[in-house]
Amino acid sequence: MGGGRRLALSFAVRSLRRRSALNILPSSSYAAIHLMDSNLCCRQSANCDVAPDQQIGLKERSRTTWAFTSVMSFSEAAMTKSLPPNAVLEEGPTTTTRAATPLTVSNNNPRVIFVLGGPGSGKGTQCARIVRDYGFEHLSAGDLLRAEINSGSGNGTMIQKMIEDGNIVPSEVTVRLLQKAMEKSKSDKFLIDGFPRSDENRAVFERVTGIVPEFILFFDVPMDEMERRILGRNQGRVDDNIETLKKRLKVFVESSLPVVKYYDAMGKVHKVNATTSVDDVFETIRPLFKQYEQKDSTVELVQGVTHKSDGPATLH
Ligand SMILES: Nc1ncnc2c1ncn2[C@@H]1O[C@H](COP(=O)(O)OP(=O)(O)OP(=O)(O)O)[C@@H](O)[C@H]1O
Ligand SMILES: Nc1ccn([C@@H]2O[C@H](COP(=O)(O)O)[C@@H](O)[C@H]2O)c(=O)n1
Repeated sequence: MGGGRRLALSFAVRSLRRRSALNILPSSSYAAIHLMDSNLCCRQSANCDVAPDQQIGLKERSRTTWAFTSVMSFSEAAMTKSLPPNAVLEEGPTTTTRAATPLTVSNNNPRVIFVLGGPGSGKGTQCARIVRDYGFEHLSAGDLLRAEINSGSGNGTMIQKMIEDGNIVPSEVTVRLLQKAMEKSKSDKFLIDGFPRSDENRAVFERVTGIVPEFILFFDVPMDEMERRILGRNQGRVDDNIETLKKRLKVFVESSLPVVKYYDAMGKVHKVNATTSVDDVFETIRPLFKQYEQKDSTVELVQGVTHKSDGPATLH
């Protein structure tokens, strides 16, 4: 590598590292820092001229390493196993579990918030308000799957059966739909609703897109209230009946709650009591988005110079 390129690379790392230390860098960039840092480290062993003070500190390193390893460590075998024989990835030359294309969105650095909670916890209702007031793009995994059925896709019958049975559709199919929707969008900030529903959903999303969510909004509602809301929803959904609901609630407890726990251990979950009225729930989450909006505008102003950040918002 020539001196000029090496200098440019080390400057980019320093700039990203400074922003990361201030906690104002979108977390999806951490993997990038790590990769660049690894590059610098190898160069150092080959007498690179990067000074020791340009190396990422231990605390940051553990964070970047997490992003990097979680993106890279998912087992191909597990993915393959999860695909039913009739699942088809609709892009790429052959049926494959690999991502056909890397994620490309308008600014290449999308920020993602996952919105989780059991069936009927109010995810879709609150997402509509967040979109209205804070300009996110709402991507509901369930809506994308239903649209896929209606589009006459080759996977339609399989998806329909999974939804009727309250089961989780193979991750590659759902991640592909999310990825396509993000690629198509002009937005760079997304509320992804009803996803990830399982550890496998999460791992495939991270592996395919390389995106680490900013935070997770988790709507907490007791089972009996979720049941009351689903059975009273009246939107003609094939899965809003007591038999399918029982299965969905079981899947929620067994597969989806572990994902919430996973992110909670990383301090990324904002748990919201969603048993109050629609307006009250929204007033509870509003401060989180206000704070996020402020943080967001700070990021846009940053041009590699030192800025203050309030750090992540919390609702706990
Ligand atoms: N805070 C609330 N209080 C009472 N009813 C609510 C509240 N929030 C949403 N609802 C109602 O509960 C039903 C389910 O809400 P919503 O569709 O937003 O849930 P969801 O979490 O997106 O569900 P799913 O995961 O099944 O798509 C709807 O009929 C909605 O009007
Ligand atoms: N990540 C996901 C999300 C949804 N599904 C399937 O769709 C059904 C409906 O989802 P809603 O979020 O609209 O309630 C759900 O029960 C699953 O069958 C999925 O497989 N993976």
